[in-house]
Amino acid sequence: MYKPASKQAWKGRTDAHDEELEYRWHQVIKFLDLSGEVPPVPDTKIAFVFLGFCCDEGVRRNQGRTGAVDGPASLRSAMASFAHHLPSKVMLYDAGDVLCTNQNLEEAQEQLGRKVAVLLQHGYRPLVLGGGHEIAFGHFLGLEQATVKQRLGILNFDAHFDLRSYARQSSSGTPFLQIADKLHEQGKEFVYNCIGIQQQGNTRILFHTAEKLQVQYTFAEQAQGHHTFPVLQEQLQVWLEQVEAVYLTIDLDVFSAAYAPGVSAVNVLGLQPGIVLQLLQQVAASGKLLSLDVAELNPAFDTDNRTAKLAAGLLYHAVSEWAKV
Ligand SMILES: N=CN[C@@H](CCC(=O)O)C(=O)O
Ligand SMILES: [Mn+2]
Ligand SMILES: [Mn+2]
Repeated sequence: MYKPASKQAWKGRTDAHDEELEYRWHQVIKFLDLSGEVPPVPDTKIAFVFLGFCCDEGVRRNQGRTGAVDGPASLRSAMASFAHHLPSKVMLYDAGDVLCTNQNLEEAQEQLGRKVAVLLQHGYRPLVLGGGHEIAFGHFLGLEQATVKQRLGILNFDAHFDLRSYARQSSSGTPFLQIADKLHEQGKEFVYNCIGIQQQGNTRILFHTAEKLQVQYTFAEQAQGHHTFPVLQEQLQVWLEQVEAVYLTIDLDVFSAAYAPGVSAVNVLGLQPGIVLQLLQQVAASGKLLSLDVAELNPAFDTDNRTAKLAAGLLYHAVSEWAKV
């Protein structure tokens, strides 16, 4: 259920072996084995850690196109050759992959939750690589332990609410209802903001559930074009002020198929990357970001690794901005 990181996963262009100014991410990444003791981050350091969630069992159960199980490998490969511009106090780690075996989604989610909780306890900043959007429930299981006394806000860039009923079974379409129910059982609030919603991609019952749970949402049409930036930034600022910690999750099907063909549910009328990038940077700069993930990368349907490179680019900018706070 867990595979430690391997240097083999980080192969990239090498310009120089001994000149730091020419280094790329594959030359600076360190490895963290989560099967044993995890060393705490020294006070002087900021440590980002990639953790893969090799799972598309939720997508399969949700009648989607499987393949997201290979998302983490494709993301590492897309990040490996990034030029290294981070200050020396910032460290990058790879902590390997949580695997879903024998279609045991629930066990994989619990395992992911345990790993995320350990990383947060020791001062790491998790960047979780999906995997189908069932990653969100596992990720939350780790986050809830770190936010017992905090008001957690969940920000989801997604064409879909993922608030389906899980009465029969959980899937990639159910994580946020699972989270809502879990928070409510503990007498806590479910503060959920979705940006990029497509009306034609969500049935009426999902809109009813969203209303009932007081979900804040923005339709994709309201986030198209540069003139929408100021309004969206203002709305996000107001939302950020209401929460104490943020879990940010990016479902790559929020983007137009021109940018993100490699997903299960392709979305022709989706967002352009620039708008998501700006909002992502705003969240990273807020000082409230606790953890983030990217979900639904399906390399089997990708073109020229376009979707992987988009997701990797978003991670690059998230790290750069988050490293400043
Ligand atoms: N992760 C969620 N996926 C969408 C899939 C929609 C579709 O396949 O069209 C959902 O359940 O709503
Ligand atoms: Mn989606
Ligand atoms: Mn989703």
